[in-house]
Amino acid sequence: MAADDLLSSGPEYGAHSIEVLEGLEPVRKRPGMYIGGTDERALHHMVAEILDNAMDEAVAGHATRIEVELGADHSVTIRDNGRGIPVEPHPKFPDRSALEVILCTLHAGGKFSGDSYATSGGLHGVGASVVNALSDHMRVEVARNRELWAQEFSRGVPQGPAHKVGPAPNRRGTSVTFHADADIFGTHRFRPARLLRMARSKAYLFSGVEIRWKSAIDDGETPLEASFRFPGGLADYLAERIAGTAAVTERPFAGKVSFTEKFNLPGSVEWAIGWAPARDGFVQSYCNTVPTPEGGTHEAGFWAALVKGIRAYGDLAGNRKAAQITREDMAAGGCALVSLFIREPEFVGQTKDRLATADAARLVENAVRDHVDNWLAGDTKAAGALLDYLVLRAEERLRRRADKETARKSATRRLRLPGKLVDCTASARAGTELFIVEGDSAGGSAKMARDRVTQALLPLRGKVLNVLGAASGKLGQNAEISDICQALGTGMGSKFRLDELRYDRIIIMTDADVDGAHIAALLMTFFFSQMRPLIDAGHLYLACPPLYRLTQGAQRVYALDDAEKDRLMAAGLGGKGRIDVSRFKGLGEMDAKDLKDTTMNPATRRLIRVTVDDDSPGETGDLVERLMGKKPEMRFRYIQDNARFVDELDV
Ligand SMILES: Nc1ncnc2c1ncn2[C@@H]1O[C@H](COP(=O)(O)OP(=O)(O)OP(=O)(O)O)[C@@H](O)[C@H]1O
Ligand SMILES: [Mg+2]
Ligand SMILES: [Mg+2]
Repeated sequence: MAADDLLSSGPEYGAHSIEVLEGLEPVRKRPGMYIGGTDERALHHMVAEILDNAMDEAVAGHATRIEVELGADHSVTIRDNGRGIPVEPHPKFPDRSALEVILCTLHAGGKFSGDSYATSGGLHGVGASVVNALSDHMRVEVARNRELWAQEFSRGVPQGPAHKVGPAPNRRGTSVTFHADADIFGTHRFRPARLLRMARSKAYLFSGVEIRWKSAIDDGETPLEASFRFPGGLADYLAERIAGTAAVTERPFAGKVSFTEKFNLPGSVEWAIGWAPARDGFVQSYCNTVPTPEGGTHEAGFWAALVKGIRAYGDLAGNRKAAQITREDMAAGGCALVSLFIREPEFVGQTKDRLATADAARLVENAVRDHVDNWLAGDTKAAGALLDYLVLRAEERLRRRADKETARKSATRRLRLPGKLVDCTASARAGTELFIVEGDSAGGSAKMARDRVTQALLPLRGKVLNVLGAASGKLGQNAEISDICQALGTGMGSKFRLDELRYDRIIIMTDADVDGAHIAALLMTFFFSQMRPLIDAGHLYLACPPLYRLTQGAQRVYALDDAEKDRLMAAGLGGKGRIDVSRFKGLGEMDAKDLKDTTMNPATRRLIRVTVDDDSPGETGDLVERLMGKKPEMRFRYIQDNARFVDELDV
């Protein structure tokens, strides 16, 4: 027996240390589990939860109009003309209304059985209560049975019972107004453009609803008032998205299938896809109007139907090369929208980023496949153009692979890798990560903290060039940039090849100070201007090293910024005695354990994925200017204020 096993586990850790959080407390204590963080994305997710509930009411056939209103004080109101949240006393808790139970209890809702809603986005009974817990003020009004009821809450606590406020002879529905709690979300603010986009997409996804938008905040580009109704559904949405770009087929391929008719099941699938070779492809998928940015089984089924359909068509047309077409070829330049409605979807997590329902793949594939066959058989001009385009893509892909094979076998044999690269040992790319690390001292702890099989390090020693000002020849001469290119294996600019990428994730890891932010900004700008597809495919990340370490006895926790530190200090760490606070001046000050736990270990770290907001190219250019342009103070500020805390940085 090892000596360690004989040691007592100490007085600190016993039955008394196991806490059971009551009511909505867990939400305030661990918001990340319920809304994916406390950043700008999470803040906007608050609106998504309330809007989803109103949409569920519309999709179930009970509401036709939804109003989304952003107030001058950054409060948000969502109003629908549905059945209204029940206000009667709850059978299980006779002294509380159903309204109060719904808003103050996790896992309370009307969507578990399918009796009141057939295909809802809501399924956990958590959304509305989470928003309530994370709002410093919430007011819910319900017009039901010709009476108007209201109840107010603060941080999840009722400020009085649900009460009648008057008659409501010609009105019905629910209105929820909330103001996000600054203790949770810090200085993050709603962005009108993002909210408008969210509201508008709902109107595309369900043509039976009208969405009205109103904002008291003027960002200079978003209308203060608008109303959306799209009877043409996703086909209209796609036409709007790819308007003005040359497409392979004259019209997009779009359709809708009701599962009731086809499989005798509730639900439906609607889709639209066009191929625009000049631009990067995208796919936006939804399940029960909830966006699924990470895709899932519905997307898989959709692509399978298309790939099998075009291969079968090619076979019939005597084109042998059609058999080589893959989903990758299909997705290249493919601009696709897929919207599924099903009963009891299974999502990954409360923010519902990915659909996991296994059946959805088969349902969607079967439903779409017939339409693919009919479309190709009926429109031979489109079918021919698409087949030629896809065969070309497949050939290109195969040629590139062959080139790569011969290059490997050629005299040099080995790839030229930069001397200071600490490579990982895995031979396949899947699951590997490259950390681009600022400075040598940090590189030391990172070397000990890494997982040598999957995590590689590239320490930066010299200066990274300001890319925006530099001519492309000069770029290649910068030692740091050329090392990055060699380590990634992709080339840059017009010679960039995404499928040569040697790692799955590229993670920029710099100090949590002004210099670090500057280096991160330079690197991001470099990737943006020279390796843009790498960002679009979701390979670029920023590490989030903490600024503080808090210790109390054996407890050790980390805080990302001052706000989080203050919050943790106020809430306490759960132990006894003084809380010691140390501030990390840079990555180099962290020991290997600190660095591993907070920044490198995939199980415990936080990462920011860098993305480009596809909808607003104007904003993008502008932001790059702001990051890297003439005014250095400005570019630092952006990174420090926002970038470290947003999940999806809209560069
Ligand atoms: N606008 C609304 N109109 C009618 N009923 C509503 C409305 N909003 C919420 N509800 C009722 O409140 C319940 C709880 O909502 P909540 O958002 O907490 O959970 P959910 O929608 O069931 O599931 P999820 O946690 O996945 O969102 C719903 O199931 C529904 O019965
Ligand atoms: Mg909900
Ligand atoms: Mg609830």
